[in-house]
Amino acid sequence: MTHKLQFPADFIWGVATSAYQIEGSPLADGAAPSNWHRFCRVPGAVLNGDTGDIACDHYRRWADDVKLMKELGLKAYRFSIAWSRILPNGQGKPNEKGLDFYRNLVDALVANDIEPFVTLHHWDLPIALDDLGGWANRDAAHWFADYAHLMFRTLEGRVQHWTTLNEPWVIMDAGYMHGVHPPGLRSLEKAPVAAHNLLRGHGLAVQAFRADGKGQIGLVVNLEPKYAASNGPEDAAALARAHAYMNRQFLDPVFLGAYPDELAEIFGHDWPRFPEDDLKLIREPIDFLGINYYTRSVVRSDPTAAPLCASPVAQTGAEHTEMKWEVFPAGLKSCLLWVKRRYGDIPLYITENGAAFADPEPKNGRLEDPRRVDYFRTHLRAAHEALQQGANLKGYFAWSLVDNFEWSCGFARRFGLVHVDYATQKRTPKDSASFYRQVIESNGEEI
Ligand SMILES: CO[C@H](O)c1c[n+]2c([nH]1)[C@H](O)[C@@H](O)[C@H](O)[C@H]2CO
Repeated sequence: MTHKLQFPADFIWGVATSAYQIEGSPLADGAAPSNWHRFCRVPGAVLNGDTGDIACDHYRRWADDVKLMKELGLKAYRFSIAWSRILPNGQGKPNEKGLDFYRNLVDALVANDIEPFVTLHHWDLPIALDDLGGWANRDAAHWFADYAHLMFRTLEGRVQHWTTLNEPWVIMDAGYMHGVHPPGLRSLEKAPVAAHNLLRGHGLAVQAFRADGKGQIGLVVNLEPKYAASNGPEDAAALARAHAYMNRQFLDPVFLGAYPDELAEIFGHDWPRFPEDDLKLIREPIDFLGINYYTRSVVRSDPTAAPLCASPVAQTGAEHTEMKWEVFPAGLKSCLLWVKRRYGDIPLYITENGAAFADPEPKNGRLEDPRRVDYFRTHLRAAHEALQQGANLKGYFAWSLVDNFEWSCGFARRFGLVHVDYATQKRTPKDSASFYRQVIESNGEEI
């Protein structure tokens, strides 16, 4: 049953991808290896030993992929730039062929009336910078700002929507706390330093943008609403720690100029004392916030799970995706309204929302994915409810355009609106792509 939902006339409908997950050709035309190019080669780091060496071959097939986006009726495309194509050493002399790739991609998008939304950094750091300590090195903020400034100048006038970082929390938590992403560290000492330098880099990039960028600039964060497993005080305290660690750790400094108090409790003596000037820099005002939403978590107190001492409680009766994430559309609405209540009326984009399900193989050029259609339907309804209740929501980007390299899960998880046969690189739009095209054409009426 469809609902007649009215989204704002200027609501932006798009899809999202990232460079390392779709491009392939990681060393082509002067590009240098990224940290993910190297991390994939660490035995056991990625399921089935998959790498982004080919991925969706987008680096070579980009023109056809733009045509595919046009056919799907997309109005915007969120993608990231591979820093190691632009500055193979991470800093210094730009690689013109790397710049040309993104100039051509952006020009093709604009020529097809598809608005480019550019993410400057979606986790793939040049290994030269990783070897200098990566985000744990205080200079990383300046390396990032210089790279950002180069991109602002290169794409000036062609790109109106920029975001600095994709999910700094994942870079910190997966890369420096739990070692499951590059640089593969488990360091209570380096994790908060890396998080802080990510935020400093964001602030310096925003300052560079204000100096001579045109358009709007924002930040993309992943938000996962936390629910207490019981009404008891221990679970309430565990919820507060988990919420501060994942949802407030980056937004409080950016919008409120201070870190949550819970972080000093979580990191203990490893929690650094940050200079006041740093927090002033991090608070450089931004024009919009991107929110990546996939699921929620229910948490309980767990003294054995240091340093957070909070553990998720499986919601066995609920529907889950192939990522073992609970399908929980209400969490999207609560995220959007929580941001407005806590941080004010900042324009918001849902910059990622989607699901991996065990799709069948395409048959006669078609692929039925009813569970993904339902996931999008229920989450778009939740987004609309948030809009009706005052969320300043400006757009929605489905994750993802195509099945792609899902980080440590390799190619074993498929999020795409479009199926990719990795042996032939054949693209087959799924039923969810047809559903989304109708949503876009009707501006949300056909949900
Ligand atoms: C922890 O979930 C995050 O919000 C999240 C989920 N996802 C992401 N972040 C990343 O931005 C994408 O690169 C992933 O491919 C995508 C799907 O896993």
